Amino acid sequence: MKWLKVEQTPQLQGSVKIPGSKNSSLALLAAACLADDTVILKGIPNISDYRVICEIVKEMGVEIERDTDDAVHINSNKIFHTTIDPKKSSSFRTAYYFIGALLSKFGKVSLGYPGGDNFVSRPIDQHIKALEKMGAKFTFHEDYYEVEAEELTGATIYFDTITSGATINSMLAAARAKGTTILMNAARDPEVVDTAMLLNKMGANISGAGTDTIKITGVSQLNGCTHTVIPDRLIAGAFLISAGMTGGTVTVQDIVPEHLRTFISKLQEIGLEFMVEGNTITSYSTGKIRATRVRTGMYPGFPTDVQQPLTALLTQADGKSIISEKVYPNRFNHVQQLIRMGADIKVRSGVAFIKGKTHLKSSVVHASDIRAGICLILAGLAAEGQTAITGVQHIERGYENVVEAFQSLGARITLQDSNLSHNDIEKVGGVYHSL
Ligand SMILES: CC(=O)N[C@H]1[C@@H](OP(=O)(O)OP(=O)(O)OC[C@H]2O[C@@H](n3ccc(=O)[nH]c3=O)[C@H](O)[C@@H]2O)O[C@H](CO)[C@@H](O)[C@@H]1O
Ligand SMILES: C=C(OP(=O)(O)O)C(=O)O
Repeated sequence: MKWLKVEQTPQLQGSVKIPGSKNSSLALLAAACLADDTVILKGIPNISDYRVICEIVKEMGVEIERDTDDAVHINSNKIFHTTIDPKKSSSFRTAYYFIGALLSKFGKVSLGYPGGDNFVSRPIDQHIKALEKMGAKFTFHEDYYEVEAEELTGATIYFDTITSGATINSMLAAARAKGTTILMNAARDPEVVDTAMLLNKMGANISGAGTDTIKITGVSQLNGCTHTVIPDRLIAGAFLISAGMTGGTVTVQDIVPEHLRTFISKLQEIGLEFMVEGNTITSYSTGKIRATRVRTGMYPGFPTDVQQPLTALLTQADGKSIISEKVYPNRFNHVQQLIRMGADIKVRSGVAFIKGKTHLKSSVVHASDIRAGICLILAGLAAEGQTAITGVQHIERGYENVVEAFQSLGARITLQDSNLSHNDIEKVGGVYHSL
């Protein structure tokens, strides 16, 4: 069992290059399967979700390979079946994008239920509603489900809730459907825009991505092209918070500052200072962390995926902070672990009440999902002594080379490739809580 050893490190200093966005990459890899020839995607991170997708598409007959310049070439010309191994498709969240990507061409897709970070129940009713409106039929079995459509036809779809996943899936399905599809109350996330940009480069006819109404006029053919995935705004956010957490100065490179506008504004209220220059942002600790109130929301709201690192930071704020988690009201798995480290946090009805400033101390803690993991790394950097973090496989779903990136900022963090020994446990206080 791999684990992370994190030691208290004041003042992280330096600069990190931000990789391509996981969430966008997962959509782009599926979108590429809509083309009739090779799509080249640049900047796709080599994370575990990517590797599972490679296995899935290869089994269907897709040729996929990473070249020496790290670009991923995808050719879907020879797909000979669309039955996806349920175990593999359930090991990450977005296998459902293969419904949108494959249904118009092949008429049938079979796959396992969505996995990924199951911090709360994550319904897919809006995906089903949208695809059914376009003519798809769903049949649900115990471990997998099948979706069939003789022909997908354009439809006007109103989403009952703003969802990036269902917006993307519907765009994929509509790209080669017959007629025009209008998506209303659509998500405006940069990942939605990135997917629309790739599809348009392939020859699709999509307008309005980035607003709440998207129009897609189906086309009969989509072609190959080259596209670079947008940078990961969520990883960038976590690194920018690390400056505040450790009293340091951290620069993130190769990002789109516009994607982080809400984030920067909120963090400025909390006491961090920022300098934006071209495609870099530098975050400076001022030595002050002010308590605040935050509500997460769909883009351009404060991202739910940065709520966890922010929670770690607010344990160090002077006074009481309140975080209302509006996207996934029960997404607080990290809180119990922070409490183990000495944080004073109470959660009630989707709201976390954080009393600061608390002295964090070493402990054995468990990362149950990607962002909980990054939250615990940040807490470990501020905690007295040595923190052991298990659940590394969850962190690896979202962050490529996370350890090396933190090390390059001076962080004392190492990946341990062995079981936690009694000696290690003693070093973090001698108690190995049941995880
Ligand atoms: C791979 C990926 O891109 N993951 C991101 C994506 O997940 P994902 O695409 O799954 O999240 P959605 O944007 O769909 O979810 C937003 C909200 O809509 C609700 N909902 C969603 C679909 C549906 O059919 N019915 C429904 O009620 C969800 O419960 C949630 O409250 O956006 C989330 C919200 O920004 C992020 O936390 C995830 O990191
Ligand atoms: C929830 C997340 O991912 P996924 O939707 O892939 O589970 C995340 O990236 O924080």
